[in-house]
Amino acid sequence: MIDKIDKHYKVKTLLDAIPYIKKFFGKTIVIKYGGSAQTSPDLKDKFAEDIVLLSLLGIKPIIVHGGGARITELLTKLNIPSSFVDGHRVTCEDSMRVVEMVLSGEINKNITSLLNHHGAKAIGISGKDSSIINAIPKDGGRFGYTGEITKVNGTLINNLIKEGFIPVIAPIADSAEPNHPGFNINADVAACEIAVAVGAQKVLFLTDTIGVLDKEGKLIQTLHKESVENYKKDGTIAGGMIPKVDSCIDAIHNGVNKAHIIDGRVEHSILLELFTSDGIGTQFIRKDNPNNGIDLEKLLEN
Ligand SMILES: Nc1ncnc2c1ncn2[C@@H]1O[C@H](COP(=O)(O)OP(=O)(O)O)[C@@H](O)[C@H]1O
Ligand SMILES: CC(=O)N[C@@H](CCC(=O)OP(=O)(O)O)C(=O)O
Repeated sequence: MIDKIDKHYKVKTLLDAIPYIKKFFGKTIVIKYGGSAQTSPDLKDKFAEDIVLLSLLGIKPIIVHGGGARITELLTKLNIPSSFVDGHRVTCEDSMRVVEMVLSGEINKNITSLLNHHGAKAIGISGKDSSIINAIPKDGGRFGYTGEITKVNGTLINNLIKEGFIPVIAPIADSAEPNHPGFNINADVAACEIAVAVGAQKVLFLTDTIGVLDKEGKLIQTLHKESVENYKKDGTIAGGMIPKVDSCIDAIHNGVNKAHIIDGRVEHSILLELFTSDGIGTQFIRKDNPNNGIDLEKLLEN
């Protein structure tokens, strides 16, 4: 009896996902895989399973990864001082070498090989490859080798997808100057700019909180441009959350249909967000065009 109920439950779960699978079939979804969410091997395996499943269902994932915690760990070991302003690292020349080693070397290759071992056809690249991401010094050089993106070659990324690859992109940018070490880009900003350049349907930010929290530590389910500015002004949103919320707002105001910050510590958080009516984390909406930001179907179901 229990076995029969269990089987029916499994089939129901699949059937319930049909409207969402239809909705996202053929669509591009950018997934920002934050360093804070890349924790236990088990959780990483679950992440890889989610990505492989998306790909098998005809959804086109692009992974943009971070690795800030690992960079800080190595800089500390090497006695290289490092600081952040509004969630963006100030990058000196020595730090830049470490940033590139960690992001383009260690983390990019680990994620790519993890996905491939789970049966995906993933290709790991940095924004420097074929100058996919170009940048200039951020704020006129105040942040050292931290860059501000000037252009993303979305066509090249889309061509990789057409060939059946899952791009795994390290947030390092090329410079127009010869013999330049390149630029360190905050991974949230890189994910947003890539989502805009490829014409993505959605961008998901996986991090280490349940979403954006208010002063009492309660989840804020919906944010728009004005509320984000107010929460930044009163200090509710700080540190690493600043580039994340700014990127979500930028993305939805530049053609991406939806942006969410979700808890990357929850197993299968990507599947829960995409294929269930629960809608976890914080979603971002456009006040001037609510239909563009709010998933009306989801709201009506709730
Ligand atoms: N209002 C807020 N809600 C949630 N997290 C916040 C908020 N303000 C600041 N943060 C901080 O932002 C962190 C997430 O940013 P970050 O550490 O850069 O993660 P990631 O590696 O995923 O980019 C949280 O762990 C938290 O410490
Ligand atoms: C300029 C800047 O802030 N670069 C980030 C790049 C990595 C990153 O963004 O990693 P998370 O997503 O894990 O925070 C850094 O150096 O930490």
